[in-house]
Amino acid sequence: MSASVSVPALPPVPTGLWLGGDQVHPGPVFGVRNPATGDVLIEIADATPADGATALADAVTAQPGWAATAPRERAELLRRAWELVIARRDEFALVMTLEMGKPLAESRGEVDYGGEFLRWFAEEAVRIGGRYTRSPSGTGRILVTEQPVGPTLGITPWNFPLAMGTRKIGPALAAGCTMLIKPAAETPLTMLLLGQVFADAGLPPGVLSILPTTNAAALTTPLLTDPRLRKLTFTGSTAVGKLLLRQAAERVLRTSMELGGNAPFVVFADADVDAAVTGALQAKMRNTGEACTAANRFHVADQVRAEFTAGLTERMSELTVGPGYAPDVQVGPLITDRQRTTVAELVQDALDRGARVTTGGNALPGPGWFFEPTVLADVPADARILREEVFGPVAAIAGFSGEAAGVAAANDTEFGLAAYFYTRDLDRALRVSEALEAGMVGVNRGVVSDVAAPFGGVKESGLGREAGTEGIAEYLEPKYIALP
Ligand SMILES: O=CCCC(=O)O
Repeated sequence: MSASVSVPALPPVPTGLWLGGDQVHPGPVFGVRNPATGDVLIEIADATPADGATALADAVTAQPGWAATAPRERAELLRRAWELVIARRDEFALVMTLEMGKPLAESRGEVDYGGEFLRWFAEEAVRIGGRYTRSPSGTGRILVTEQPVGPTLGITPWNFPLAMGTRKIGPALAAGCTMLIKPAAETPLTMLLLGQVFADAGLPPGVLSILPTTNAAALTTPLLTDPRLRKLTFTGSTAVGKLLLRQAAERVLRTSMELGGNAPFVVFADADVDAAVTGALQAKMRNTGEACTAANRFHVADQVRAEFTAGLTERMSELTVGPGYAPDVQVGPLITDRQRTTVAELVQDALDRGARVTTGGNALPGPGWFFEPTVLADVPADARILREEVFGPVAAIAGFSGEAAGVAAANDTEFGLAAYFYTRDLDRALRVSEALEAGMVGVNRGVVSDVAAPFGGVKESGLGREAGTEGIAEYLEPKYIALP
């Protein structure tokens, strides 16, 4: 644990809702906490169902005008927003570290990553296509045009407070959709600051509303039953995603769902073990393990298991834990005490079933919600940690023998977001990439996320794709016009 440091002052952030292009401070407020101390950082407006209704009415009013703007105009606005985010990198990063806990270097990385979705979709806004062709019989012509879906509700998680928002706002605005955003109650400040950026960039009133709330269901349920809302895009747990899908089904609402993961990290017998250890550290410890793409379980060929376990144990035990704003910290606190308890329970369950700790294993005492970087070896197949999303700094290692067994172990889950594997054999790399049941596969690398690549999962990890050239299609409806 790093030596204690004083908490830096929170940069000025908007504390009201963004409604109608302005800051609005209605009645109730709630406190946003610093997970490194547990203390309240600031109190902000708590959106009510009435605020949701106002935001939707604003979005509906603004929709035709926004859809009719020239694509170049939308592109330039998004580009200006990107420039403003980058110009304010340090401010965004400190706000993010204070409300979410991640080390400052990672927050700066997220500002660049999250900002990039605005630049990318600025570039996509002017490339929305269509087609014109003859029908096979030659009797008619087919004209296909892409139109914005319409007012959209985006629900974003706490783990990447900027990037998970911009990955939705960028394509929605580029496509010509208006949007309501409900950020996570744990980390609303980064999104409120982004609202300021869009106001400064000149976004017309009503195109984007930002509604932090402590009562998500009260806010979103009436919105999801309102026929004027045309789409829901959600990033969060599979359990909540299923509830929202049930609500959305009532109105056959268009949905994009980025849900939970249980990413396998497979090390084959022919892997470069040093490289695999480095990749494992990235895949596990990015964002303190609180990423849906995080490697959740390590399946390692018996021939290299001892070497891999020793290497990962050494690297994990060298990491510095502490408040994200302290110098040289590599691992921040977990988001809440509840999350830390869940991690501790998964570790205990694995130990009870016969796993052993090679480093870490415990919650750290003192203020804040810290957990030691932990490696568990010899984790048995029935341990909960191999089945449930950990969202914490714990690497669980299990063995296997033979390629087929490695692939079977990797696919033995209801999730299918990311998967990683290490091998030096090109044929195996292609075979295994095709056999893995995941939306994203990292081959000999521990990070897959890329603004230009389609992000999303199969099985219970979700529906649709964000980012890449695929991302904007989620906000467009093809319309077929039949001509003689
Ligand atoms: O936690 C989910 C998203 C992480 C990412 O975009 O890399």
